[in-house]
Amino acid sequence: MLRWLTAGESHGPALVGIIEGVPAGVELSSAMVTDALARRRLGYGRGARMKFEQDAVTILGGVRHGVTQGGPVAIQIGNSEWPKWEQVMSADAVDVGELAEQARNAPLTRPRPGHADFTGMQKYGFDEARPVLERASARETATRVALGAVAAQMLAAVGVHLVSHTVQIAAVASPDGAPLPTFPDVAALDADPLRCFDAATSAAMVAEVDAAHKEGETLGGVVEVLAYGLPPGLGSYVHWDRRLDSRLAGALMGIQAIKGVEVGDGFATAARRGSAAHDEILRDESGRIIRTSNRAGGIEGGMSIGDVLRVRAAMKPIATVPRALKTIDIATGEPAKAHHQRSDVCAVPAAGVVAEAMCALVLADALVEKFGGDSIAETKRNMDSYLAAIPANLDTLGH
Ligand SMILES: Cc1cc2nc3c(=O)[nH]c(=O)nc-3n(C[C@H](O)[C@H](O)[C@H](O)COP(=O)(O)O)c2cc1C
Ligand SMILES: C=C(O[C@@H]1CC(C(=O)O)=C[C@@H](OP(=O)(O)O)[C@H]1O)C(=O)O
Repeated sequence: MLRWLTAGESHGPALVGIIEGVPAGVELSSAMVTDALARRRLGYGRGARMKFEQDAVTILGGVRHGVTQGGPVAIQIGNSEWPKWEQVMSADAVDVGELAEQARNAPLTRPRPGHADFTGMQKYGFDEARPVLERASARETATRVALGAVAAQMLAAVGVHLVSHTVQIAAVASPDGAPLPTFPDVAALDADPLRCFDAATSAAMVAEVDAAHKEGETLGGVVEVLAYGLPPGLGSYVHWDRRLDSRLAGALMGIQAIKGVEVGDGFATAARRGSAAHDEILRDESGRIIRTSNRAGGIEGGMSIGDVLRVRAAMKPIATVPRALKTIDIATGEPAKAHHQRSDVCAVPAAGVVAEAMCALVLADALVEKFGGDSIAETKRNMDSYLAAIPANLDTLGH
């Protein structure tokens, strides 16, 4: 079983993540984690902060000479902006310095509709939103991407590879029904401003972000995660919380601003008749058992079926709208405009990278649950012997 936790505030000194249950022998370096974090910073429409802030990665435990050792892996992501925030966010001294004084004199009492501000203040007994937004902020997703990089390395060691891309920004969507690439060109995807496969759609998305920016608006959209090379049988139908689709949905819904999740053709399937909804099972020319389509998105009965896994997540528009929304100033009780300093216009491509990391964590967990292994070589051996034993084609079924 994989267990993992994150800690840290948006403007704190660092974020920290720990993942436990990683087998020994997985290749991992700070450079790999840094690369994964750099991809989260990509995407047209992000705010000023993404440009000046650096993610300073330090692996604090669990790795020696570029290889995991079987113990918990601890990763720190230092915030290069910390010196500017030290007085405001210091863990020890609450009342030192001019900046701390300024922050105290300008409390965030005009909660933003759509963010965690107001209910967070009510729930935790704060008289302003600063402590709420510090932890609610999607800055925390940097840690998930760092831990997701560990999971992705585990999966890569057994031949499983993930990729994420943007399929919709506001109402601008990729054309439906385009065939899935055998394995996408990830470098080309990273080079696209929206991390979208389709150049024409990407250009229309850029125009949409520009228009929203000009009008003081923010946007949401839809991302898709694909996983290639999964064996059949990860997850299980025997209990609701062991279903792979349930675990993926929970992990994706746990990302800030994600409001909908779809597995395979998802909601479109509900409008189809049964004969047009499922993936028929046939024998190809070489005798292998194959599916004629992948409408199910690679999962049946809560288990991976050995086909490409395909899940989507819908992100709502950013809550910090420059054309600020109506709220109540909690200090005075009077109507006001919600606080706004700077924000992303659109963070959908970044959310895709986070979604990919969350899927990697769920799949790596399901992998070690099924195949065990104290070393990744043992995990792989167990997986290979399982694959050799199961009826994967008609010959082994005895036909
Ligand atoms: C990658 C990413 C970047 C985000 N950037 C912002 C932002 O700049 N401003 C903002 O108000 N919300 C941003 N959000 C969304 C908020 O974190 C989120 O709406 C808030 O925590 C409330 O949670 P909820 O939307 O799930 O209800 C971002 C989300 C993600 C995934
Ligand atoms: C810092 C990140 O995203 C932040 C997520 C976020 C929010 O409210 O979720 C608000 C913004 O922070 P700030 O208000 O300080 O500009 C984003 O920049 C990041 O993704 O690394």
